Amino acid sequence: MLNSDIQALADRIVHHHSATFGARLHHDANSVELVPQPTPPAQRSEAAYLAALHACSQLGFIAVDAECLAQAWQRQTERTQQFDVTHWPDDPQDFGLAGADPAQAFPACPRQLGLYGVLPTAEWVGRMARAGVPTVQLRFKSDDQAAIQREVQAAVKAVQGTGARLFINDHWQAAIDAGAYGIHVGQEDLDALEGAQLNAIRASGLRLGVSTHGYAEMVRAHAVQPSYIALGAVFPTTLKRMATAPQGTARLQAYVRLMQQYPLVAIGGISAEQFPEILATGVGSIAVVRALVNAPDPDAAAQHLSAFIPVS
Ligand SMILES: Cc1ncc(COP(=O)(O)OP(=O)(O)O)c(N)n1
Ligand SMILES: Cc1ncsc1CCOP(=O)(O)O
Ligand SMILES: [Mg+2]
Repeated sequence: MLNSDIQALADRIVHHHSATFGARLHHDANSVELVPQPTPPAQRSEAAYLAALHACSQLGFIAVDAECLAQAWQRQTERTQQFDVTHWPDDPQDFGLAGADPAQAFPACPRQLGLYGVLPTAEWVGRMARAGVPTVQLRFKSDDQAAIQREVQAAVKAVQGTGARLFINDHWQAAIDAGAYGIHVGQEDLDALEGAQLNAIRASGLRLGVSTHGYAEMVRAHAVQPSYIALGAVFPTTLKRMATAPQGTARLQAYVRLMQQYPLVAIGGISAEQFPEILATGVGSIAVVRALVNAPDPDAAAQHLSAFIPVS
C-alpha cells in the first residue's frame, strides 16, 4: 500500500505522461493497447523510486522495465536534486549506461543502416541485395547443421558485388566461418552464449546486433556493447510470437533518446505507410520481413522502401 504522498507523486507522473505512454497506441490497422501492470515488489524505499515504480506500472511497463525506470528516476532525482515529474528519464548515466570499456565493444557499424531486409533464404538475400536493399539478414530457421552451413555460405556469396551488408541470424559460428558482415542474436541467444563464445565472436571482427524489447533488455544488451541495437516489436507482427506487447512509436521515441550512443534498428509490423513516423523517431534503420517478402512485386518494394531511408 502506497502512502498518500507517494500515491500523489505517482498520480502526477501518470497524469503528465499518460498521453504519451498510457493511452491507446495508435495505428488504425495495428491498434495496440498497453494495459496497466501490477506494481512489482519495491527494492528500495525512496519516494521518487516508489512513485515512479507505481506510475510506470500504471503506464503499462512490465515489471522489469518499471523497475529499471524507477531506478533511473531515483538517480535522476539525486543527480539534479529535484524530483521533476515532467522529465521522463532519458540520460544514459541514470540507467548505468555510461562509462563502458571501449576495448570490449564490438566493431562499429554505420548509424544509418538504411532499409534492413530480414529474409528466410539465401535466394531472398541475393534477390533483395541486387534490388538495392543496403542491409540484409539471413533468418534461416533450421536445426540441420549441414543445411545451415550451405545456406549461410550461399547468402555470403549472394551479396558479393552488391554492396549489401549481410547479417546472419542465430548461426554465429557458421557466420564466422563463411565471413559474413555480422551476426544478429536475440536476448535468449545472448544469454545462452558462454563468455568464450562471445569472445570468439568479438575476436572474429564480425559486427553484432542484439534484439531488445524494452528498458531492461537495452541495459542488458549494453553490457556487451553490440554494434547495433534492434528495438521492437514496434507494431504487432504475425511472424514471431513476442513475449511482450508491441511497443508503439511513443516508447520507440523514448528508447531512441536514451540509446543515442548506438546505431538503432526498428522492427516489427512496419509497413510502408508507417515509415515516416518511424523515421521521425530518429532510428537509422527499419527492418522488415513481410513488407518485402509478401509484396506483390518484391523488387519494386525493395527500391521504393530503400529510397525512404538514408544510408551511411
Ligand atoms: C534486426 C532484427 N531485429 C530483431 C530480430 C529478432 O531476433 P531474435 O530475437 O533472435 O528472434 P528470431 O529472429 O531469431 O526469431 C531479428 N531477427 N532481426
Ligand atoms: C523477426 C522479428 N523480430 C521481431 S519482429 C520480427 C518479425 C518482423 O516481421 P514483419 O516486418 O513482417 O512484421
Ligand atoms: Mg534469433
